[in-house]
Amino acid sequence: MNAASSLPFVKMNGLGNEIVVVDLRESAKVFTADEAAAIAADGKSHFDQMMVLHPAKTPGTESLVRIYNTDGSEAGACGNGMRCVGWILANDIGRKQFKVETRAGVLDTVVRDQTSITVDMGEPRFGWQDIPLAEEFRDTRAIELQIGPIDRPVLHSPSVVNVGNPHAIFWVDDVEAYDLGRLGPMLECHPVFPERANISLAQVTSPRSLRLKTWERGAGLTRACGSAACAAAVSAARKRLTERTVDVTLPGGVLNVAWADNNRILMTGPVEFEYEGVIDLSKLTHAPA
Ligand SMILES: N[C@@H](CCC[C@H](N)C(=O)O)C(=O)O
Repeated sequence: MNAASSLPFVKMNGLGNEIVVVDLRESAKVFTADEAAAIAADGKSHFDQMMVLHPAKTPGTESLVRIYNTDGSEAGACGNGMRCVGWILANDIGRKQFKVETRAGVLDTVVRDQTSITVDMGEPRFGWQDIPLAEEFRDTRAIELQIGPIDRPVLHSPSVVNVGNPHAIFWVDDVEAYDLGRLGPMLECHPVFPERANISLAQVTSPRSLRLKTWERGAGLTRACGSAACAAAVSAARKRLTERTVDVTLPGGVLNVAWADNNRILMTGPVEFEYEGVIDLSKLTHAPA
């Protein structure tokens, strides 16, 4: 393997959300969308999201992180991935509290241990242009969007919010009662979402808890989506369905989300290390879908 074309990676997961971390802090390389999709297509380096550490741009931050989905598209936020990045950086720099920059801004990370990493995911944005939506909706707690028969919609009136990436949350009585694998792709690419959207089903289980399943933009059904947990938590609090701090149960486990009084969203959860490997760029092949 040619050293110039081989890049070490770490395979981790956040509640089963498959994360690959590549450290390019000593390099000028930036992955293309095709390269990212090809890395995801390889069984050994498969990911829901790839978190790529680049040299820091903003003083006081440890790295500028770019986030890639399975299809090669870039995302502004990835909660589970940011906890994985936090774990790796804490071990590397020997500090438990630091700042990391993403397209969504500078985010504080606090690493207690592998079971408890908190990422400040920033402030939610509720304006229709910020999400973004294709047309004006004044109240984004529930927008006019439905699928299914007009008089008996299967899903309707989602809350929408941007937490660094766009989310739509449909409120249901039972998250298991829907085929999100079938409905998700239609809604992700609905014309009302010009940048597509992450699509979640959320069930309020108590004033302090939610159950959540997510079809992720650019990645499909995942075991957990941290930013969706944040989006659902702030939307539930905004609709007065829950308090501002909730436990969110995802297929892969539980995240704690607190919408603090200063408007920032604090997400806390675990990470798991799986294995290390090497990406051989010279061998990547990708057949576009
Ligand atoms: N799994 C992530 C979300 C990743 C980004 C998303 N698919 C997008 O394109 O916005 C998380 O844990 O937040």
